[in-house]
Amino acid sequence: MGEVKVTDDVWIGGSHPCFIIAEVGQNHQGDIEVAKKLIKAAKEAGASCVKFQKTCLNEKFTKKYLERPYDSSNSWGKTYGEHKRHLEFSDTQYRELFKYAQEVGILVTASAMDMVSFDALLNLKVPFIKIGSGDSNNLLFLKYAASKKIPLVVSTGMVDKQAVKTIYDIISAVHKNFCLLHCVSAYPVPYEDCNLTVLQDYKNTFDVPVGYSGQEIGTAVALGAVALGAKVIEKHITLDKGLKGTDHVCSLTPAEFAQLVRDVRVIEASLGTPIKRVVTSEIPCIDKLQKSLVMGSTKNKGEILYPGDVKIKVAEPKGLNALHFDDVIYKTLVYDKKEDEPLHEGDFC
Ligand SMILES: CC(=O)N[C@H](C=O)[C@@H](O)[C@H](O)[C@H](O)COP(=O)(O)O
Ligand SMILES: C=C(OP(=O)(O)O)C(=O)O
Repeated sequence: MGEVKVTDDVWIGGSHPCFIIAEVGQNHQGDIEVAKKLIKAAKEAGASCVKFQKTCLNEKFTKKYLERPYDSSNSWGKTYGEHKRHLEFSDTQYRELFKYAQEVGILVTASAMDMVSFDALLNLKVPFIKIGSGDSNNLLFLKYAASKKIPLVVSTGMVDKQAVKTIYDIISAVHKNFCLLHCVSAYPVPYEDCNLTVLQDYKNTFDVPVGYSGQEIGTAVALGAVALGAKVIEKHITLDKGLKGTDHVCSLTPAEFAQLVRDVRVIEASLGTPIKRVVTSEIPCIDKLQKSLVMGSTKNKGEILYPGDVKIKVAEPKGLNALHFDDVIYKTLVYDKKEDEPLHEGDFC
């Protein structure tokens, strides 16, 4: 599966803990103070990293697209350009936010929504760069990103498996310090469209850690992803799901995010080994409730134990494990035995 080195201390993949990204995206409403609150909330929730989206508008969009009216309850302006400008932080503001994240003690980065933003993030010395699904068909950008050798987390919404293979081939031709996230780009994603089992296919196909970027409501699907082997989970975080903005509806509140982190850790701890064996914690229940072989009736030394003569009960003291039933019947008793008395090895031959 491979591992990705994010910092000297933080790795993704292998047996490392699932890397949980709190995606602020544009849920900061264009307000740096809200952004700081979200950074703090992500830290307090136990996220591994907090993430923004960095866009150079003229690089990502055509002029005409920016002039397009954005007539929506989620809009921050009359045109899409006005809307996006309201939500975009300057490099100076990014510096302030990243400094704040450092003070708070959480890794911080952003998605580079275009090459100019990618370079800006390199200058900001982020530990890794996210490439969102908007660029899953942007092979030129992916080649550029790979050439810079910084660790990458790449989302794969809006494309099919063939394109994901192309993404993998492009980046892995340069390095393997990247993860691929299964993603479905709908806000929110209907559960039937999450197709989580794609993760199993990614795991079997690609020699890099795989993960899941979830835009569905709630935490259950992300937890399922962890059970299926996701080594990265990304979910949007918001201070209030009722706020204006496209992504709030599929985001988690800080309390929900904290619960997600706790539950991910529980699932990781519980995945354990595929080898089915009796574990130490079961011993008290074995002592208390596991069934033994006991006499079904009183019989004497020299008599044969027929099937009806041996019963399976919870006994005190314990007898032979009931799994040995077939080893006992048709054997001859060596001692006299009363009804309900446990049978032990050596009681028959
Ligand atoms: C595909 C992609 O980029 N998706 C991002 C990540 O999930 C989203 O946060 C979008 O930026 C957001 O939904 C856009 O909303 P609006 O168009 O209202 O600014
Ligand atoms: C679009 C993004 O992410 P995803 O495709 O994982 O939702 C992003 O990180 O900006």
